[in-house]
Amino acid sequence: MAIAIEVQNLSKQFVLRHTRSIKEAFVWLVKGRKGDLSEKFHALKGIDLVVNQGETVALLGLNGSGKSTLLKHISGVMLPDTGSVRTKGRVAGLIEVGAGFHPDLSGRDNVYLNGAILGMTEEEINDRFDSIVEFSEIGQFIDTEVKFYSSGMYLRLAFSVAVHTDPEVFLVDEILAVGDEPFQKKCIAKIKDLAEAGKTLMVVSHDLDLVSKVCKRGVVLEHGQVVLDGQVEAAVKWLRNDHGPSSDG
Ligand SMILES: Nc1ncnc2c1ncn2[C@@H]1O[C@H](COP(=O)(O)OP(=O)(O)OP(=O)(O)O)[C@@H](O)[C@H]1O
Repeated sequence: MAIAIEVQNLSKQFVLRHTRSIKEAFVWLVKGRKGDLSEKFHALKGIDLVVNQGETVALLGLNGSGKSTLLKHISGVMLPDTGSVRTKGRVAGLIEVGAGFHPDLSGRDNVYLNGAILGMTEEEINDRFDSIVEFSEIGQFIDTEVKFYSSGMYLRLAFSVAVHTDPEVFLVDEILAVGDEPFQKKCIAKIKDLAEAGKTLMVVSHDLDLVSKVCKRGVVLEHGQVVLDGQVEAAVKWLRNDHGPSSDG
């Protein structure tokens, strides 16, 4: 089976504290600039993950375990310190509401901007424009500058553009949470359609019932490492009953 996502030995560090007191900086200088002045921590540590085409994967874990950071690496908006990420085909999705949108442009212009960022040609966007607007239900607000949109309206337009790019790999972060219930249902139905059409799916969510319905495979992260990779039911059970090394002895 063809590989859609291949993550190899991926590590990412973030700086914990950016500012230093003059005293700290002085001591550091006097000591000959030895060591690293900035404290860092590993958000992802040596992640290895292979996802085949057509797989539906739930990326699970407690707050701060590294799920969004991993998804950002797969989408290409973040680069690893070490290791590599390879994806096959067009990758689209919803990682952050408003990413790839310009606040001073109208919804209409942003459809073209975001569509282009996601790899659509102008002709493709022209052909799909009405369908994008219809799915988003933005209606008359399509010519309003998006800085005046509510977070739900942002989500609607961003989700609609993303699914209309006809992606091979679709990534969704918790983001659906800002949509109202009818729109969430519509998005979930659309995500299921993509899965049934053989697209590769990676979903980050704390809604364990939802991911159980949408995904077959579950990958659990803990402190930036994969601690479980198996059937989604096993991942959900692990999180609900035994999460954390301390609780399973
Ligand atoms: N740009 C950044 N700069 C510094 N630290 C960051 C940055 N992005 C993420 N982090 C840190 O990396 C860790 C992992 O964050 P991440 O958002 O990936 O977690 P998550 O598993 O998605 O959490 P949640 O379930 O709360 O959304 C956190 O401790 C977070 O503070």
